[in-house]
Amino acid sequence: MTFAVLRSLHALIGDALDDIERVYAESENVPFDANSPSESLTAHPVVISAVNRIVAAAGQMSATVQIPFLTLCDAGMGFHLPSCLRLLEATHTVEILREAGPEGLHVKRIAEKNGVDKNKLAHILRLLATHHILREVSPDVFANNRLSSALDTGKSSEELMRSPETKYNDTNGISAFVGMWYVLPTLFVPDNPNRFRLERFGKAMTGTVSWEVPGAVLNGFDWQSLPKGSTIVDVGGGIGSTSMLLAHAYSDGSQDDDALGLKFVIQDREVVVDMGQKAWKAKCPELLESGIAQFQVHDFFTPQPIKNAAVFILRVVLHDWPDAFAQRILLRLREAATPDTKLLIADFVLPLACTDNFETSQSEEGGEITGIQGAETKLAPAPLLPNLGKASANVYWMDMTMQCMFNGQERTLREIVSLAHSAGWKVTKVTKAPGSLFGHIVARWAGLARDAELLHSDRGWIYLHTKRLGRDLAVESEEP
Ligand SMILES: C[S@@+](CC[C@H](N)C(=O)[O-])C[C@H]1O[C@@H](n2cnc3c(N)ncnc32)[C@H](O)[C@@H]1O
Repeated sequence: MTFAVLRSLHALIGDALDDIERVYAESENVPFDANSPSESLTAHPVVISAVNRIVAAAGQMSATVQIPFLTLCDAGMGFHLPSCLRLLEATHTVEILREAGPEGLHVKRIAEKNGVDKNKLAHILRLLATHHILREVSPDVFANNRLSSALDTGKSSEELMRSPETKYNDTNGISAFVGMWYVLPTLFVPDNPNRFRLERFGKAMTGTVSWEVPGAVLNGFDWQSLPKGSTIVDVGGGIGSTSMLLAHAYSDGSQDDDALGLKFVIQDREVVVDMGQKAWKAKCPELLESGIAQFQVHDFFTPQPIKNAAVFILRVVLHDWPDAFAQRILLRLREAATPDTKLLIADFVLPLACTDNFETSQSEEGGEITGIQGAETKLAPAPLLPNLGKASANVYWMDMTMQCMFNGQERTLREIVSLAHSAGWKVTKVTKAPGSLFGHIVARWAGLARDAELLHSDRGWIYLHTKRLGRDLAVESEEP
């Protein structure tokens, strides 16, 4: 890499800072506060784009100027950071530090409150401070900063020590999200007896709204194009956060002639349906009582009971499953679809680390990849990496997390197109909010591929997926 490139990265950072300053200068000048207008400006499209360029350019610049061995060491030992973050959350240190105020608290006092060994705690908090997730304000004295305080549940540390099982109630779900990673694989085990973990998972899913620009689903599909009173099925819908947002926007129960009056069916496993109903009864019981929304226990690997859906929504469901299982889920929806039914997949769209050309008309496994509305060939111009490098790292972490925890994955657009094609769906459109990699992918009814036809029979399904798993697990199976 030449100095010309480094200078150009430097200039990019300066220009992006100018953009951010302009947006903030037009707003009130208030000190940092999680609920302040300055914090909400981070969702301004100009700010999002500028932030992405800064993170991408700064990451590229440090990777370029740092001694390669040290960058490799950093990457090689970075696995300690998640453990330290997890400890910060689980020991309620953020709440303890909030109570201590901006001057911070000596690690001895923190340790007295949360029972962690003070020497180990000091090293862990210092590692976090070194990664800008806390401050060491004087020797062994730590205080919250903007990053750590995002984990604050707002509850008193005393209350959390007394009843840690209620920690995530009535929170935005961010601490639940950070707290849950190490137990993910057990979550979908049928009859999981660990209610606390299941409930935390539901709340953590609420925390994932931060992956999306608020309300992105409203623009991710042309809801107004649907006939009045259409049925939307939120498959694997969790506690129904997406449907709740849509129901508030399009089905307020008024008799207004212009109202779309959409109806929602939220399907999930029994234990989750139970939690969802409780959540809706607490927040918007009128939507259940009026029949605008209903929960339904349904296993998405079995035949889909709703045969007149206008839209099937799959939000962050497919990324939990390897292709053979995801294909089965899609096929069950395809079997129940009418030619007018649309499929809305809401998941990250993993960008390539190079420019895509979309020139070949078929993705590797089949499925048209040309002519998809909203498909982008690259996210940034040179000298930045075409995928915005470090600024997109989050989605690659998510991909690996899903692979390790569930044998699932995040998918590139090509992979999503192939997967959809293999189950008789044709992808027509992708919508992403500016600066976000979270996509709303619309697909329509299409002909069934050969594999998908095989999947129609249960023997075929067992054969196909054991054949695929067999590549890794040497599972034996007879051909149907
Ligand atoms: C990652 S969550 C997404 C939840 C929801 N769509 C959202 O965006 O908040 C995946 C959901 O799939 C559900 N799930 C897992 N296996 C299922 C199955 N066999 N049938 C139906 N739902 C299932 C889980 O209970 C969980 O609620």
